[in-house]
Amino acid sequence: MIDGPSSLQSPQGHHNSSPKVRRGIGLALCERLLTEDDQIHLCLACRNMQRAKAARISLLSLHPAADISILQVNLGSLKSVCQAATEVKQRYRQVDFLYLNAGIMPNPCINLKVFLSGLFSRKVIHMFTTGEGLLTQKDQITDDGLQEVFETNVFGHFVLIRAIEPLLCHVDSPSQLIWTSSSNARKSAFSLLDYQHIQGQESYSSSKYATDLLSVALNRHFNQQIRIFTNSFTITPYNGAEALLWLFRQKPELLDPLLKYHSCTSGLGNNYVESRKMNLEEESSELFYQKLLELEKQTLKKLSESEEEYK
Ligand SMILES: NC(=O)C1=CN([C@@H]2O[C@H](COP(=O)(O)OP(=O)(O)OC[C@H]3O[C@@H](n4cnc5c(N)ncnc54)[C@H](OP(=O)(O)O)[C@@H]3O)[C@@H](O)[C@H]2O)C=CC1
Ligand SMILES: CC(C)CCC[C@@H](C)[C@H]1CC[C@H]2C3=C(CC[C@]12C)[C@@]1(C)CCC(=O)C[C@@H]1CC3
Repeated sequence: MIDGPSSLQSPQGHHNSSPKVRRGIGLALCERLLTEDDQIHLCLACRNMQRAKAARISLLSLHPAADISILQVNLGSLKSVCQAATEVKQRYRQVDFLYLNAGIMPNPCINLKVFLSGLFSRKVIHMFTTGEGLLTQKDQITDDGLQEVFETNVFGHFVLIRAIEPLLCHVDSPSQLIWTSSSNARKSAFSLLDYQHIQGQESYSSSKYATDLLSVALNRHFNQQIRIFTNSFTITPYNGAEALLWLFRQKPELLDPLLKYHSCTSGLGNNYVESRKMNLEEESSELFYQKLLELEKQTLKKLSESEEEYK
């Protein structure tokens, strides 16, 4: 999912006659961005239009003069991502901030053994802030033939970024791309040989590590115009949006592309942002980037061939 001023934001799902507003980090971020600057134009990119409208109405109830539009995108479908990119290019000349916030963790299960041994170890705080090794997920295959967690959390965003690249790379006023990773990103859950995580049960950790790797490669390829941030476990969506809002206020050229920016909350309930170095090698990030370019080529070719067949 994507969000931000002069750009895009978070989706809501499910077919429901009176959709409720989903109060995730994306919506909390929009509220906080509008409180910071109500002159921005927000475009909410959502997979379900009913829920997108509900989110828009909720934001307008707090900021009646705000300029908010909506756009449909399902990151788990390449066709939808390409259509959304075309629509964005028709509507806008430039995107100043692109927040890539959508992410899924389907069917999570707690590994009780890891939980109990973690509880009585020195790593207990680490376990509660990162959930490392604690959760497994059951993934499935999308209509594009890809792993759903990988396509939604990583590849859909990647294809979208590349498709709207001309709107992001302006020499005189560079854009900021802020991609939500997680403290749950784990090097050992990711493999370049199985980057979709077909074989494992920690697709979420793998996808978030993939996000970290890609942020570094994208930053290099897009001439230092990409920055990444990550959340830790968030007690409330408002807290989870802390680093996202903080990045909105920063000068991108002063940020280090090898750092992740975590939303944190102190014991007294104060929110703050902490930067931590990512556990990765630039060589792997480049190799992964090249693999995704290849996958993009193959999957988009397949998509256009299947569309030709229907004509
Ligand atoms: N909550 C937490 O503790 C943490 C969250 N994060 C990350 O923060 C981000 C936001 O999390 P949070 O707000 O908690 O999660 P939510 O589940 O509340 O929000 C996730 C959003 O992603 C959207 N989404 C899911 N699948 C798709 C899709 N195929 N296409 C388009 N949009 C989609 C959802 O839309 P819909 O309503 O249609 O399902 C939803 O709006 C995620 O990337 C998550 O991984 C990171 C660290 C901690
Ligand atoms: C068995 C219960 C009494 C306690 C279980 C606690 C766990 C459910 C949570 C502890 C750390 C949490 C955590 C996440 C999910 C819930 C926990 C595992 C995330 C993985 C959620 C998504 C993220 O991106 C990072 C979070 C890290 C911490």
